[in-house]
Amino acid sequence: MTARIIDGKAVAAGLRQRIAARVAGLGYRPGLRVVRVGDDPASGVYVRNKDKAAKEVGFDSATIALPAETTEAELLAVVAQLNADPAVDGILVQLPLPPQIRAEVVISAVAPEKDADGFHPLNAGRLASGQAGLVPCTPKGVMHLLAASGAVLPGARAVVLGRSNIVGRPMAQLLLAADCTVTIVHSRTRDLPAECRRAEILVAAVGRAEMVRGDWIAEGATVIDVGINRLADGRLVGDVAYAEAAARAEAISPVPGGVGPMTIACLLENTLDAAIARRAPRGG
Ligand SMILES: Nc1nc(=O)c2c([nH]1)NC[C@@H]1CN(c3ccc(C(=O)N[C@@H](CCC(=O)O)C(=O)O)cc3)C=[N+]21
Ligand SMILES: [Mg+2]
Repeated sequence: MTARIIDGKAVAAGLRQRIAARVAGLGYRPGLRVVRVGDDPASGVYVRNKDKAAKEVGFDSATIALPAETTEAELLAVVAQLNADPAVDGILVQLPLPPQIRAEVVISAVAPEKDADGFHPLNAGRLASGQAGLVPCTPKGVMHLLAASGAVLPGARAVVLGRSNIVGRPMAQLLLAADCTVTIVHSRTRDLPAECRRAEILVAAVGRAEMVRGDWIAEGATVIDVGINRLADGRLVGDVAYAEAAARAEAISPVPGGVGPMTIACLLENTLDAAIARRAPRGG
């Protein structure tokens, strides 16, 4: 038997369509600004796809490209300008940043109500304490994929492989909020394969090409592959050895065409939610 494919391209297209319909009823164009410093190749595809998707749903979208030598103070000045601009609803500063810039300082400088990435410590704290806020796009996209796949979350044993602030930690918070029994495993975990084999839902987010082998997967599991790894031969692969895993899983998301397109759709969703919250505050 081979696993059902969880088609992120299709789920993302549906989400973008619903976003476009909501935007059409607003009477203004939500504003999204992506700030890019230097020329990290991993960010290039993403910035292009995002700008195209944002324009297609009716956003006012632009990328601000700064030179690699930009200082932290210069970047903070750009962020302050975007924070103050009433036409801007969502701000995303592309990571990674060059070594002279401290990412955590820049992330904390983005106005929390415009934090389309959901990386600001205030939004991370809200998520961890069960309050409404802007949620990181990739884990949010994974939750949409799990819903689309029909996975039953309450009581399910979910294992998150990876503990980054961008994916692993917020992913675990969202699964916990959905009443899963959540385990986070990482590079120092003893017997990773055995821990992963306990998962009914496995989310792999370590950034290591095809690290998760077929025998790490429980028969009948749902597997979501967050990894986007470019191999020397140019191939794009996930953190999961796809063919091996698909032989044991009940459902699996591929790379490409899985979580990647969902991340972009959720960036649009966050920006739209931010626009509505900021421009029409409750009681105002
Ligand atoms: N502040 C910030 N927020 C981010 O969310 C962020 C970032 N910085 N820096 C770079 C990474 C990378 N990232 C991707 C998102 C979608 C695809 C994507 O759409 N991938 C497609 C196609 C990829 C391809 O064909 O190369 C897919 O997986 O099917 C890829 C990469 C977001 N990132
Ligand atoms: Mg840095």
